[in-house]
Amino acid sequence: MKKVEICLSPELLHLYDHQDKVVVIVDIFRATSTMIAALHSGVSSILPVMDLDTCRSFQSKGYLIAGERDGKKAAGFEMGNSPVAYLEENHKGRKVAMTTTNGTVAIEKTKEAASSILIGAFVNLSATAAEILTQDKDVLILCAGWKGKFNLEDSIYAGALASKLHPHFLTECDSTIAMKNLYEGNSHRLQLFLGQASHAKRLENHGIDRDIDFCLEIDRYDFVAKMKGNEISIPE
Ligand SMILES: O=C(O)[C@H](CS(=O)(=O)O)OP(=O)(O)O
Repeated sequence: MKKVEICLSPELLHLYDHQDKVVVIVDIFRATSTMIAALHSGVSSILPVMDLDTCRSFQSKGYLIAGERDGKKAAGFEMGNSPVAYLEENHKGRKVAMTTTNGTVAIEKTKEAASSILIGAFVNLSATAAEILTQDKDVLILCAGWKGKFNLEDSIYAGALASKLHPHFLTECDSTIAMKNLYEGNSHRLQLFLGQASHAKRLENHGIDRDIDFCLEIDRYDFVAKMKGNEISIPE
């Protein structure tokens, strides 16, 4: 039987073999939630980029540039890291180059070796689980965390996904057992539970409560987002 492992921070990634696995990358607040919102709004693809300068250079190649650092839109960028902004503006058909504090870095770290990369978010949780169930591959869920540290929201999402994949996959890795239990014990009060998360509190100071609510909505969408080459899109 195939297995699901959870890596709780990109800093721990070297301890996991991610070759030939389905890797699900999650950054609930807010990069991966924003990617799903952008794709839903009609953006054709998203190119994750490590640094602001590289990202900025894609503007002359026709990309919409999205840059965020420490929760704020970076100077000179057209978009920051707000999912709600994509729902409110029309960027249909545009390609986006995106760089964020944690999420896009996590994607960059895994993109060479994984068999496939899916973008995880609560807003498309069940669709991602259904896609994984069609594949005969081990799964590694990589939590983007916050500047290398563990965070609650990415970890509990990982537990939610493991819970959906059980019993079709082995969930015997200790971090998977822990996060699956954490999710199952708190799924009835997820918003309240994650309201305590340091990341949610930090972002509240930026006055983006609507983003937080969006990121915690489960199964708003029924599509998956997948890496194809260097870009993320909705598979045909
Ligand atoms: O913009 C965000 O929500 C965060 C900012 S910070 O890490 O909390 O400063 O970036 P992300 O890459 O989406 O975690």
